[in-house]
Amino acid sequence: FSGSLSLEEKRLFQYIDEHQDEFVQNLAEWVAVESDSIQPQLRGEVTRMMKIAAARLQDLGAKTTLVDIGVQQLPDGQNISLPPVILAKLGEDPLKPTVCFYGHVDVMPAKIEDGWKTRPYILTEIDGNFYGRGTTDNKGPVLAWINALSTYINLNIDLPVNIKFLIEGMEESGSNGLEELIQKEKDCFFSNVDYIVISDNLWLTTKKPALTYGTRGNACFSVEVSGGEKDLHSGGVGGIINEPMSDLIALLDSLVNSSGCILIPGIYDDVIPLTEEEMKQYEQIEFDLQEYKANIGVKKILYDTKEEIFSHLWRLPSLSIHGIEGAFYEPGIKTVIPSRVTGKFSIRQVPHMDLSKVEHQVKEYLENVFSKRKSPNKLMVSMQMGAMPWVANIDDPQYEAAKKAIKRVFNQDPDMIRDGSTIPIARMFQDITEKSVLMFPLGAADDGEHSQKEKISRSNYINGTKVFASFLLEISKLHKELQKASNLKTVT
Ligand SMILES: NCC(=O)N[C@@H](Cc1c[nH]cn1)C(=O)O
Ligand SMILES: [Zn+2]
Ligand SMILES: [Zn+2]
Repeated sequence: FSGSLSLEEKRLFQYIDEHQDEFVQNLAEWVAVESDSIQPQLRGEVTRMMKIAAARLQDLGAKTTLVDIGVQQLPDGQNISLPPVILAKLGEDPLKPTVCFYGHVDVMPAKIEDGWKTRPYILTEIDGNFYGRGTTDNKGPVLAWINALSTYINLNIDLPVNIKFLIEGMEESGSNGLEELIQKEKDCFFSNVDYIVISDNLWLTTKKPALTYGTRGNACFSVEVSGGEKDLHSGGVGGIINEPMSDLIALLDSLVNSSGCILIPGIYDDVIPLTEEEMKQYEQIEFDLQEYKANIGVKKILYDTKEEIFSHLWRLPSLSIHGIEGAFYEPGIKTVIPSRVTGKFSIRQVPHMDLSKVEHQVKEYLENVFSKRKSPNKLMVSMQMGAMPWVANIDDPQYEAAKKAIKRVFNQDPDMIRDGSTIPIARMFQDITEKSVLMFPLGAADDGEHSQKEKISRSNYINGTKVFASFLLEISKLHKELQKASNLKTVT
């Protein structure tokens, strides 16, 4: 640890070390819930996960509400309930700052057949890493925050801040229903919030902590091509009709080239150029390309310099193709011509791209590509979800408090980074509540969020708990300094 720890911190850190197996057990219990928000048939499990998380907060003494946010209309038109959102609060001392922590307890799909070496919903410790779906994205960080609070409470150390929680169960699906809730609670639940903290990204390396000052948005599309009313025998009919799958593959292949360049006309028009200030941020980051490739498990990256890599990861759009529905995907070859196939892809959004403009560009382009094929099949393109990018003011004092907390636990300054992934609520918080938002990643670059090897290391989970405990002390000190300075200003 850096510098002399206060007596409080020594007690807090010692307790966290001594109770780490309890914290691990908590994580195992949460990981065991298949709270996958992408597959509708698992919606009941997501709702069950919300109730488990709410009960954990209630055990801490938090006033907790599970807010009904209505229904989700699925692409096939049926409606299913959205999982309730947790709004919780602990402490209402007007002399203390109020920190609102946001997290999500839904996860991406995971099946052992995807190539998992361990059971995805059974927390498995191997060589100091906890493997399982949701360990790093986002159940581990949410629990690290709760563990930090429980440490204060169990040690009878007065919480230095008032705490609020917003925990959702639809982040991986685009945070359906959340914007309306934030609008509704803007002048109620959020009225006394001073700081918002989100811990839903990763470091840039495995050894050096980071703080995140930007994320990309995302626009998810489906492109459906349909032919006759049933699948056809590829021998009995193959060779004399326009096959929907051939049309779809041509459409998907027209979106992006082998250098990762998006081929949709106008898609880069509104992207803001690299600024001097942003370039200076990149120059301060130590970056080892070989280490980074090993961490993400790839042999080749499209660019060689960190400036190009950071730019393409953080401030330029990217297009990824995710899958195809409607065609036989199990092992083996089913010799049919599928009658209806749906391709799924997404385009990461950066400032100042406009979601409705992107939607129009995508639809116009794909209709144009399709028309050139002179196919009698039917094309339907729709944008399933759109989330905006978020960029913070890196001079926001909350980042200073976080840097001090990191220094006390890791004895080093963090990298200041952006992230290519999306946290839909970040921009909603910024635009609707106008509160300061800090992204405080806990996981390491090799945690494999969304992959078959998702994990969080014991050290990041436990040290992350310590960092959050220390952050509460630092943000409380900072808030007092800011208040003193503003009082002085009003007097002079
Ligand atoms: N850890 C954040 C995260 O993984 N967010 C998802 C959210 C999303 C974007 N499009 C659909 N869901 C991400 O993929 O970035
Ligand atoms: Zn995720
Ligand atoms: Zn996440």
